[in-house]
Amino acid sequence: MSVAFWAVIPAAGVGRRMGGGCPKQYLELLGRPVIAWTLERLLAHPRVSGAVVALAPEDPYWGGVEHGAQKPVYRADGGAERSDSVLAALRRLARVAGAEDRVLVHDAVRPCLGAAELDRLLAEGGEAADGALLATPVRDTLKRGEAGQGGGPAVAATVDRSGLWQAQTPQLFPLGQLTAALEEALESGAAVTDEAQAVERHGGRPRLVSGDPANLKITQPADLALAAAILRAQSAAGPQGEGA
Ligand SMILES: Nc1ccn([C@@H]2O[C@H](COP(=O)(O)OP(=O)(O)OP(=O)(O)O)[C@@H](O)[C@H]2O)c(=O)n1
Ligand SMILES: C[C@](O)(CO)[C@H](O)COP(=O)(O)O
Repeated sequence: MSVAFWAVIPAAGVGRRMGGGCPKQYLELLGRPVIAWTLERLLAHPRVSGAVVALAPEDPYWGGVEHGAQKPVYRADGGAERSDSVLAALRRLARVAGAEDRVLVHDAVRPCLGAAELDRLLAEGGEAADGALLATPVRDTLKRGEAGQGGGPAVAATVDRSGLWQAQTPQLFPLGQLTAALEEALESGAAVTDEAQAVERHGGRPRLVSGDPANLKITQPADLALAAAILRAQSAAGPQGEGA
């Protein structure tokens, strides 16, 4: 039986590390809100049927977003933590999708997702029993810091980076599996920083699918200009999304 793929976009954060007058998913990026780029990149894929966005309950910005989507975009009320927002979106999606349908959980603030990387994730992870996620091998030497003389951080140790990956999103799982895993994690009070961690708690081993460092998460002010440069470079290299 063929399964459908749905995007789940946590977009209920406040963007403390970014600062600014509005949550960073609504900051202007090359003339459009960040979230509009993200939604477009996901919905441009022919196998993606639609999306659920998890928004802050009092979000005053979403209504003004011209995302131009030609596929269904549903909304859910986000929660205090990212994982709460994701679970709320999964429960909303369950009203229109089946447990075996696949969900692509993708941060609203990762607008530079490349079509090639999304294709690769679907191809390599679409049938993976424990799901899959885009990730990149750690390329820099890692240091563990601690308070140093004079107050600033100082090196406590160098961390062996062999076998270490930086997790990105989308993270791809069967809807029923991820919903159950997140419900269990949140009911047990476990803090999970990404969807894969909830599945790992039950012994699951999600596939690591090679990603692109350009798929950055807009977190701090400098990331916005970097994202703009990446979008420009992607546009010059060829179509990535419908609006390209
Ligand atoms: N309660 C939350 C917290 C975060 N997110 C979303 O999860 C994604 C990644 O989270 P992050 O980069 O941490 O965003 P913020 O929580 O807004 O940033 P900060 O931690 O700086 O406040 C973002 O799209 C954000 O909107 C969410 O839906 N619900
Ligand atoms: C899900 C994620 O983007 C994977 O790297 C990351 O864990 C989100 O972390 P944040 O602190 O919620 O931004």
